[in-house]
Amino acid sequence: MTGNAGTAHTEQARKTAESLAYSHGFGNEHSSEAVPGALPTRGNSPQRAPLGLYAEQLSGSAFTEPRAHNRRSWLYRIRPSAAHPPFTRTDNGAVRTAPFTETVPDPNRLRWNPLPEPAPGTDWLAGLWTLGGNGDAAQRAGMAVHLYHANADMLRVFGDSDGELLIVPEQGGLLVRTELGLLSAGPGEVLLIPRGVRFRVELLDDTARGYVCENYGQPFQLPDLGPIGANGLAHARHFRAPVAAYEDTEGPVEVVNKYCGNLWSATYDHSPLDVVAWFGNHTPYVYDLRLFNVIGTISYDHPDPSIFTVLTSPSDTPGLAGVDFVVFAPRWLVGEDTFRPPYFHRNVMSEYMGLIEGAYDAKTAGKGGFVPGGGSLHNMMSAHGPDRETFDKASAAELKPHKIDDGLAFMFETRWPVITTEQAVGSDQLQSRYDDVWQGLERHFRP
Ligand SMILES: O=C(O)Cc1cc(O)ccc1O
Ligand SMILES: [Fe+2]
Repeated sequence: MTGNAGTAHTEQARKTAESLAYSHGFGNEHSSEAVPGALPTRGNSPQRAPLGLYAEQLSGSAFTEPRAHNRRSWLYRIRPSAAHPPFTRTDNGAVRTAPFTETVPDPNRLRWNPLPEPAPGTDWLAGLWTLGGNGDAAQRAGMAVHLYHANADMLRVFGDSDGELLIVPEQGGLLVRTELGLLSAGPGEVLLIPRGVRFRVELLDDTARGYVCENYGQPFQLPDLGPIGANGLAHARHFRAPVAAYEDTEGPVEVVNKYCGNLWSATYDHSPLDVVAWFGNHTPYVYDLRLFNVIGTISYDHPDPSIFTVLTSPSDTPGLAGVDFVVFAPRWLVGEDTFRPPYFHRNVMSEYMGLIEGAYDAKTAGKGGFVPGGGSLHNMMSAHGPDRETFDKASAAELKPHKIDDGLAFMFETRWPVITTEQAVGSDQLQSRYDDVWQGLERHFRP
């Protein structure tokens, strides 16, 4: 389960990451073959697939869902996925799954410092630590917030039957070898791994730290743009899918499957990353958050942060997301007669926020409060907004055009409260006096 970062292997992984080819476009019908002639040209499942490969469909939606929501890919592989021994239970480590029942739902505002250094030899999966979540994985509804801190390559392969994984690196680059090919992402980029797709994470630096949104619900999609028009926010073409790349290796490989909340392990006699060609619209992606086309006011008032939605997982109620992924990217603030930072609010949705770099405009920079790698949780109806210093400064500021370019924050915003795990509320990382940031907001009322 352990590998070694900071070695010749890391050098090799970096070189591989730098030279990766991609297939562009969110939701496209991609197609790719690592060996010419591996893709059938007519049927999906010919009597004999080309080159002696096995044809296998991977579904991300029910067969019968409307075409606009239908997701599937056809994989042409050395062995079918079905050729595996039984899975047996293995240690869940620090991974927890909905329904979350370990703690009493807490109306308080909570904030955490980053995870501590992991023990030597901690791979990405062993370094995964669940903060909380909602819904029920077996009902395919809800989400979980995880953090990771790893210092070793995965030698095993992981697949999450419970949900799609949105990985948000905060420190350290990742090289991710998936069934559909290789992707690489570093801080400022995000990775999306569809439910059940198997992958292995290698580190491009000595350690890797970041956040994960595990989405049990409907797969993330680009938000509708409404009156914004045909363009804007995250552009479909900036999402990069892998091209086919396969491992043709025999010998024992541990494959871990997260299934209805538990980790299960099986030792295969071959690598399951043996897909030689594939086509379809169900694929991992990497997206560079700095390419987000930020839209905001050019007159007055602070728009709601839904305008910063990168990806949304709809729920059964139109407009009400199971979870939205929102980015606070560098942007100009020009609003006239406007309190420019995030306003005071009580939101029916629940907000987990993380920081990838720099500072966030609702929180005073350099105060050691909301720091990269840390996070805050403002659950359903909890009152929050600018801290006292931010309020005082922004209320008095001269309203010149101002560029916010010193930070990259994000939010997982969900329709259900996030119930924390025991380890999250029992950890040393939980800040004890978060409420203090709103102390001293003086009364200014002059009737
Ligand atoms: O609480 C937060 O910082 C997130 C947020 C940002 C914003 O600009 C408006 C509302 C909101 O919840
Ligand atoms: Fe908020």
